[in-house]
Amino acid sequence: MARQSVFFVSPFLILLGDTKMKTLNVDVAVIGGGTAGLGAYRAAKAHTDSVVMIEGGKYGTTCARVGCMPSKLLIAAAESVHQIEKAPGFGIHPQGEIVINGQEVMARVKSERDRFVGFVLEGVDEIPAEDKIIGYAKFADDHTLMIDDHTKVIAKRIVVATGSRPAYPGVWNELGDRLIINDDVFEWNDLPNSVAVFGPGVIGLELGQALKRLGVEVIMFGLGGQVGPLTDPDVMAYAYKSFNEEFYLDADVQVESMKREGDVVEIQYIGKEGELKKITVDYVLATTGRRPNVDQLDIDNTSLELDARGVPVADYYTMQTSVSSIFIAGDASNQLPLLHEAADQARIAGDNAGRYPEIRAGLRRSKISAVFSDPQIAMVGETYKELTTRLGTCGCFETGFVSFEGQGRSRVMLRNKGMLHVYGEHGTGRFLGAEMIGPNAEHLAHLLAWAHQSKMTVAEMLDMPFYHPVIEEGVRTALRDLNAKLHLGPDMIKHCLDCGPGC
Ligand SMILES: Cc1cc2nc3c(=O)[nH]c(=O)nc-3n(C[C@H](O)[C@H](O)[C@H](O)COP(=O)(O)OP(=O)(O)OC[C@H]3O[C@@H](n4cnc5c(N)ncnc54)[C@H](O)[C@@H]3O)c2cc1C
Ligand SMILES: NC(=O)c1ccc[n+]([C@@H]2O[C@H](COP(=O)([O-])OP(=O)(O)OC[C@H]3O[C@@H](n4cnc5c(N)ncnc54)[C@H](O)[C@@H]3O)[C@@H](O)[C@H]2O)c1
Repeated sequence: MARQSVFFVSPFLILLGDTKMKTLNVDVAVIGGGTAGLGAYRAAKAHTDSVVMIEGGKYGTTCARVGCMPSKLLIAAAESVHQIEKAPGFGIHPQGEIVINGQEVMARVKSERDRFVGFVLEGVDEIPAEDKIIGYAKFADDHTLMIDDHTKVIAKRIVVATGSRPAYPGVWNELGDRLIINDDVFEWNDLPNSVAVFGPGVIGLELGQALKRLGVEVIMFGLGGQVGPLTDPDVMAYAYKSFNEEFYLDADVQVESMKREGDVVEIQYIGKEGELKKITVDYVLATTGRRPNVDQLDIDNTSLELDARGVPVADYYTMQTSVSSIFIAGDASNQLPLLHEAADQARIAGDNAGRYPEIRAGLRRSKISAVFSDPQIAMVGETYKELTTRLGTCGCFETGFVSFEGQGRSRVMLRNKGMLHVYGEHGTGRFLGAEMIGPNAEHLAHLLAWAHQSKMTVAEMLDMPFYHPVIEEGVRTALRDLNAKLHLGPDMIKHCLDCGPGC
């Protein structure tokens, strides 16, 4: 990827030291050249030509390089193995052993990943060279950025779009190259034999399950019982049970010791029956969360107000921080660390940095998230936790339910695992949100998110067309159940037509 355009700085100037540092005066400086940085740069450029984008690492974005895209490529390979393994359930018996060629799997992941990264790099190439600065930015004050030791940027407005990075206990570094994070997985040339995944969150479930299906021995450990991003206890319990059918998952493990022994890691932990267990694995994969990249920006040199995690406090609709000329976008904001959110926040932050001081509230869409596990997990609108926090125990909302175990089309396809909870408001009948684990959850979540953003009532959603036989009929069952519980529709009948097979 030797396509990065480099901002030219004469070595002679550097040798002469600080006094010869290049100084640039600009209207807008964007820190970070990832999804949010690129979006903010473009949005600001619509208002002024005087915009620079500062990138300290590699161009190509986290999403394309080590995030969304390579993880989905690995999952796609795993899904193809799973399809073959499931075939006997239909009376189809593939002959011979399934051979998983780890080198070929990783070669495809990397070559397709490089293709996606290439598209991003083409976009970066189109940005004029004088608008791009290579180097790590740090704040000197509210308007001044020092880029490494070569450039001082004095900016009327600044957008912080520095992304996030994996966060894990520092003591794990003692494992050396046996400790890996998601970035490392996509550098593998072959698949390992065994991995202990710490953190059954979004990344842990996606990568851990994919590796398991690709023939890697996987064991997964969590803390505090959390599985995925779910907050509804019933849906989370289902997810826990479901993933445990495929690999050992203890979402609240007690690890007694973890140490490197030659080229493997030895882990002693307390098993679910209270017994001491010992395993050795090739790698420990740390997927224990991500932290916003705002701690190395010398933010103390600014007058920015920070939250408890040290992240600049920002308005949800304008992305403006407590310093009116500084905006923030993407994972750095710690609001919703998802790709589409990074893009939306970037548009808002860049537009406002460009048009400043006349700032505008931007569109924040209904919340939607999906985990590309199998079954998939998805969440829409307000989470169960947010609803119970906001509404307490006033009995102001109800939960509609469907199980995908008996749902017609899901069963036809042998994908009848999962459940959906939909939440609705008493009195108004408004659809508030949903949490689910189940087949095609990514698609069901989109339907529900569109309804949520349209502020539809449950009754209005039930007026929409539903084809037959489709998994979406399960959504209708959950909505009917919800409508009945809200006393806005008839009681559910047992074994309703669209719930079961043969409907
Ligand atoms: C394994 C994985 C899978 C994911 N899958 C999905 C998914 O399926 N769907 C989804 O919606 N989201 C997914 N995400 C999340 C998504 O990738 C992020 O939300 C998104 O990439 C954030 O974009 P960003 O612009 O904020 O950060 P980045 O793209 O990381 O950009 C930040 C940039 O800032 C640069 N930078 C940092 N500090 C400085 C500095 N001081 N000076 C100059 N430059 C600096 C960095 O080098 C980096 O290039 C996934 C993430 C991971 C890790
Ligand atoms: N499909 C997607 O949209 C997608 C995919 C991947 C990542 N992402 C984004 O990336 C973010 C980060 O993902 P993530 O999976 O790293 O974080 P996460 O917050 O989703 O999960 C971290 C998990 O690690 C556990 N944990 C924390 N410390 C631990 C420890 N010491 N030992 C064992 N477990 C521990 C937590 O309890 C939690 O379950 C996500 O919040 C998401 O926004 C999105």
